[in-house]
Amino acid sequence: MQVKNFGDVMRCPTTTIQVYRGKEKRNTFRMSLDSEFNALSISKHQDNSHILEKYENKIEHGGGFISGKGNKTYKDKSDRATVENVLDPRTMKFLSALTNRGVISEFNGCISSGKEANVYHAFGSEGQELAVKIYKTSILVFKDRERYVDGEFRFRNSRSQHNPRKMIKVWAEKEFRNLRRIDSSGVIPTASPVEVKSNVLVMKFLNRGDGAPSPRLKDYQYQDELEVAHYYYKVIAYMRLLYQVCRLVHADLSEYNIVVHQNVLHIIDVSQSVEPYHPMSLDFLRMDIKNINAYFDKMGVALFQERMIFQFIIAETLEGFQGDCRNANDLVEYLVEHLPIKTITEGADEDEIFRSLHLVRNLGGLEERDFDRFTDGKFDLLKSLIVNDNEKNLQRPQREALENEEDTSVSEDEDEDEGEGKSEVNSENESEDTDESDSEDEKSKPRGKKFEDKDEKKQRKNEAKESKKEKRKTKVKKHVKKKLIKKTKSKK
Ligand SMILES: Nc1ncnc2c1ncn2[C@@H]1O[C@H](COP(=O)(O)OP(=O)(O)OP(=O)(O)O)[C@@H](O)[C@H]1O
Ligand SMILES: [Mg+2]
Repeated sequence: MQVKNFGDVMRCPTTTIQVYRGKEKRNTFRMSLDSEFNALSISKHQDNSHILEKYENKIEHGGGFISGKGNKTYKDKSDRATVENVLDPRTMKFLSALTNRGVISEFNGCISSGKEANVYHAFGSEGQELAVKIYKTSILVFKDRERYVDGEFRFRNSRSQHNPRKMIKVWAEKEFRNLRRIDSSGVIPTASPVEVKSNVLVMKFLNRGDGAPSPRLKDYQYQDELEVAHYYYKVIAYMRLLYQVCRLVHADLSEYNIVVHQNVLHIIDVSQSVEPYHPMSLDFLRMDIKNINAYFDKMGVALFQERMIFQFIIAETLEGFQGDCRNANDLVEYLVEHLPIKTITEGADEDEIFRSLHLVRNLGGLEERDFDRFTDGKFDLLKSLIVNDNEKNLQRPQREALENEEDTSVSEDEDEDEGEGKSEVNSENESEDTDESDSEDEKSKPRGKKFEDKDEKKQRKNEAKESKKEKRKTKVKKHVKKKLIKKTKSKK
């Protein structure tokens, strides 16, 4: 196989990726690509051709990889052989499909190679610049990801959570949907999504202007202290908009996932973002706030208390706020005026306490340990965290507000999984009862406890018993709860 540069043709066992579409386009693109590549120094340093050559023998064979030791055919191995842990034959196939559909016309160098995904530069059929994020198909790094998908209404029918390859697909689709939701809200700049196909996500490329990607906040050269502070406030305003308007908690927000593009902050990397009703959403939000404060602390900004930021984000209404609740600048103005700056001594202690809190949405969710810890003088802190006024957070997504997202579902092609089943992610449009049965078999079974098999019944009862036992461990005793409610009322 002849593998030249990414600007040429790449072959894999099942398919050939024609990076250029048509000869005329080839010449125009070739010229623009040459100049882009000269400017795009990252691509030059990360030219992947040597890697392709190294693994060429593994990904070239159509029939299977023949081991040197015997005649055994390890078809699976060759099928899974990857370049940079990303470009395995299946992924090549998806790239090829995207090329055939005219989404990608040219696939270039690697912008970023992380532990979970690689991001590549590409051109679209109109010559527009694209970023192609390819999730790694290696199994290990996705181990702890289930907790972000578990508990998500949108992924309730995701039966593939124990199959890493399918899990990655769910993951890419999750990022696509989240990007689309943020983008269509119009309140937070992001990398607009273009397409998703299995583990390949295509989005707009945020270009610095000279071919290189716009810098992450971490690498950004601030003009002065004022700019640093301004960006701090902006990030907090965006966290509120993300929560209140887009109904999302980022869950991995840091200086690494914010890009400064044309002097505007862009929020990226939202594959792990969850909706507010996710059981861990408040914990993720608290973690985001901690990360953001830690970064801006290093940058020398006078910080707000983490608890104050938390409340600013989750409170449905802001006392005395007169501006446009979808406008980041109005929110920045409000928070600069209303949120107290953290003092060195008290602020640090309060942040510590805040981080150790078990976050609850209402009194029913309180645990005894919280009560014990905070009745002595610190009760106020706990009370203020109970989000009584934010009942909608307990409900399923606000469909009307998110209509745009529902309109178009993620692209699904029958050939994607080679008959392994349809997309693992259900569209949010689907009726809620779709998750009641997964197969035809189950559908035909009579329902209800009356028709239950003896063993099944026994198992169900045992499970219920166990779960009750678990619940009892953390249950707040009635008299404690009463005392707590009484105290809350008397403090008002
Ligand atoms: N649309 C884009 N335009 C320009 N650069 C981008 C774009 N998307 C991602 N990048 C660059 O690629 C980097 C990695 O992207 P991203 O944060 O989405 O991946 P990741 O999930 O963090 O990968 P990992 O965690 O494995 O490093 C970003 O920090 C950014 O520099
Ligand atoms: Mg990232």
